[in-house]
Amino acid sequence: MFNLQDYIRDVPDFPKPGVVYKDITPLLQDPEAAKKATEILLEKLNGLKIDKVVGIESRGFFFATLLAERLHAGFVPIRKPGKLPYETYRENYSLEYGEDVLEIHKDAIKQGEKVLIHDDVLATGGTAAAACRLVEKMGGEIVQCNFLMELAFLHGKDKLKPYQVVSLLTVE
Ligand SMILES: O=P(O)(O)OC[C@H]1O[C@H](OP(=O)(O)OP(=O)(O)O)[C@H](O)[C@@H]1O
Ligand SMILES: Nc1ncnc2[nH]cnc12
Repeated sequence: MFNLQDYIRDVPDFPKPGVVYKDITPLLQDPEAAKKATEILLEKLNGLKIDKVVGIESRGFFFATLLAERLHAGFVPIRKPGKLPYETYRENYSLEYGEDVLEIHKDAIKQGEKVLIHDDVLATGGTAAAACRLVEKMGGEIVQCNFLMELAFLHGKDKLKPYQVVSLLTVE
């Protein structure tokens, strides 16, 4: 039976002492496991229509692109500052190990488009909440936020209260 946990490696004290980093590269190396994780994320969308899948740099890009292709939806990158070449909207946010800014291209989401937000890990929720603010600023409708894994002890779901949140694995 497929168990996502078997494909996630814990790396203690990365990138800072005290943080147990959840490394998804073992999952990415195994095409059957990556396919299974994609299938389960798709099942949990229950056939909801999606126009754009928004992936958050950088680890969110891997499964966001797989999901977009399967959903016949567009893929939209949300990136760290200074990486996107065209005009952008920006949002500040904080995460488990620091502070940063996220950007999205101004023409990436059209008014009323149905959006799936995807990232690998939901930790404090700062990143995903900032992504949601960007999408809503542009008139997008957030249908679901999905993650491979949620670090429940950091209560990220609290920052995503108005949205449907799906995680394949919950770490207590
Ligand atoms: O819920 P939060 O506390 O906001 O943290 C979650 C975010 O942290 C990680 O990204 P990171 O900023 O480390 O960047 P990376 O994906 O480029 O490694 C992860 O991929 C999420 O995007
Ligand atoms: N512990 C963690 N492991 C991997 N990604 C993260 N993003 C925020 N916290 C993380």
